[in-house]
Amino acid sequence: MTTHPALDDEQQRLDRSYAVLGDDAPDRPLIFGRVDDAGGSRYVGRLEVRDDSGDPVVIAWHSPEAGAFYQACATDPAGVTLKRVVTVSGRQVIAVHDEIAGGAPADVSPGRDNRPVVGKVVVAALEQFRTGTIAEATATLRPEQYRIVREAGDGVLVVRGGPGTGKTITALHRAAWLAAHDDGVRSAGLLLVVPTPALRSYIGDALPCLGVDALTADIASLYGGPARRRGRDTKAEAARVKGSAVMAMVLRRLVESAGDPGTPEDLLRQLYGDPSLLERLADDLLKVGQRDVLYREPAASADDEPWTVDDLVLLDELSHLLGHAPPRYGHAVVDEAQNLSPMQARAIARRCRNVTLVGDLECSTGPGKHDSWSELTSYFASEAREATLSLGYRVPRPVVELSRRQLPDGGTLDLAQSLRDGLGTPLVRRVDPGDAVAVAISAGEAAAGTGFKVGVVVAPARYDEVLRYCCSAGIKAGDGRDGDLAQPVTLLPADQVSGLEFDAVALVEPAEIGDDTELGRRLLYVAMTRCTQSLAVFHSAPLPAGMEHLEGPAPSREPEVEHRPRPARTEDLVDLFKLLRDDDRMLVEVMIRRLLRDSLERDED
Ligand SMILES: Nc1ncnc2c1ncn2[C@@H]1O[C@H](COP(=O)(O)OP(=O)(O)OP(=O)(O)O)[C@@H](O)[C@H]1O
Repeated sequence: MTTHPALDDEQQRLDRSYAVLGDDAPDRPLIFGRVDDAGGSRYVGRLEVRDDSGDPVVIAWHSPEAGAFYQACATDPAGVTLKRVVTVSGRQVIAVHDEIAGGAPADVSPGRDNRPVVGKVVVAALEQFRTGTIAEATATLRPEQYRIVREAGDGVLVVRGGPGTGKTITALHRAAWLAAHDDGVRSAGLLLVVPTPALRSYIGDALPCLGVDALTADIASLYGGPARRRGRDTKAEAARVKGSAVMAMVLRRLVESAGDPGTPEDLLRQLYGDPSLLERLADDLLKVGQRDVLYREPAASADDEPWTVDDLVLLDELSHLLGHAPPRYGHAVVDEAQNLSPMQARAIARRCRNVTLVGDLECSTGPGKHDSWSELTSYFASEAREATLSLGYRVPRPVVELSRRQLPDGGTLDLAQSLRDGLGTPLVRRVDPGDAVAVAISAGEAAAGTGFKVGVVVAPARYDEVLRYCCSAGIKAGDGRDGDLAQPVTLLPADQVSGLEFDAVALVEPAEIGDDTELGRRLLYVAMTRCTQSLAVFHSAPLPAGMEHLEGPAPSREPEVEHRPRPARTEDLVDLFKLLRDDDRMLVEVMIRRLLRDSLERDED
């Protein structure tokens, strides 16, 4: 039963829209917003609903009439007198939040410390626990995101922005927008490309929920031949060479020199397994060391080959050279595009002329870093335009501050633009040698007990050991490399975390991830910027550059506090706190910080 007059009004409209659709009504709420301006009052939802006389009851979010809902904001109402987000559960309106009422800012976040002012409903959306799949944001898209969503689909558009600035959210809505409005996409379809199975799983069914029927592929699954990804290059140099643009020429020569070429798999097996063939074909293109890293003894059959992502991309190029045209699409949206190798970019360019490349060069965790976007866009046929997002929706300010130390110039992520405080300063725990994994996972399980989704991130070289440890200790943690993000705790190697998001991230031995190289520092930066609430670091080795100031004392094996009298007064709580095991202490810290933050917010209200 609703009581607030606004709830009653909106409930009536919702009931009417259900009555119009009858049995055809979808399970998901039909209305999420309302906008009033000189043109009258309009209700916004995912689908258009018209009554028997053809009058709109609800307008679709991507219709031109919904533009005012997205273009207006508290700091620039642009003629809108009411911008309201309507929250519906089942078929019941349960809340309304007005970012603009009477043409002025209404239910907005406090603008203290020069923070960006946004509707409180955006902040509330960010405070929800993460679920393992990307949260919905159609009701709260911001004007700067909406502008990019609606950009024309022709040619190449680069959407850049620091970690957590809403690039993926914008990319998904852009895909949906193009599916509704772009003739090329309507006739030839849309391709969404992501770098890893983990990100594919995180994006889940976001596009179908936006009403889009698109192919979502990770890079490895673009190739349509029989080979499947079964291995990974342990040497970064091997992946770098396989992804480099000269391989296009090497493969062309390979096809031209083969009498009876056979399949792409046959050809690539020959190339990898015969150093003299590689020397003949690539003497002038690859140095001896680069040719050496490609060598691999052929497996018993093509099916047994440990094909890597970059091998599959080379097979795709060979397939094209052998005359097999890949499917064509009207538009491709590529997330985390900074990680595309030149050969991967060619594979996408073969499939469509019009692309949206979404990413952040500072987050490159692929084997090769592009120095500029133009280096990457040169693989596509058209001129590129660029758009930038800068409002930080994910990373809490203290984590932004710490993570920026990993980048030469502090990176593009702007502290002042971050919407979140999270749970405060990152926690740093020094543990006994060899204990970091166990302590991190047990702390992760404790935080998961409060409802958090937790990502435990380790150096790629340590990942298999961590999986074995969990298996032998009977710990139920998801294998993030395979895209299992459904468990409360997910394990991930640092080179597979791009694009993902957790409430809490536990970093294990950051010096092993950072490893003092430029790539290592970027891996660390990306791993740190995956959390929405808290970051915890577990280490026994010295902390890497950029974190060394957090170095604490070595752990003491003797908890002397055990011999103290039982604490009874408030100040003694600190002692009691010290008695807790590491993971319990984290749990209590998380809860205290949450209580403090909630009470601060109440005071502000
Ligand atoms: N307008 C919005 N309203 C509510 N939530 C939003 C909005 N835009 C982004 N978010 C949320 O902010 C978080 C970060 O968004 P997203 O993953 O799109 O960022 P990103 O720039 O792609 O990050 P990264 O590249 O670091 O992975 C997500 O939880 C997303 O749901």
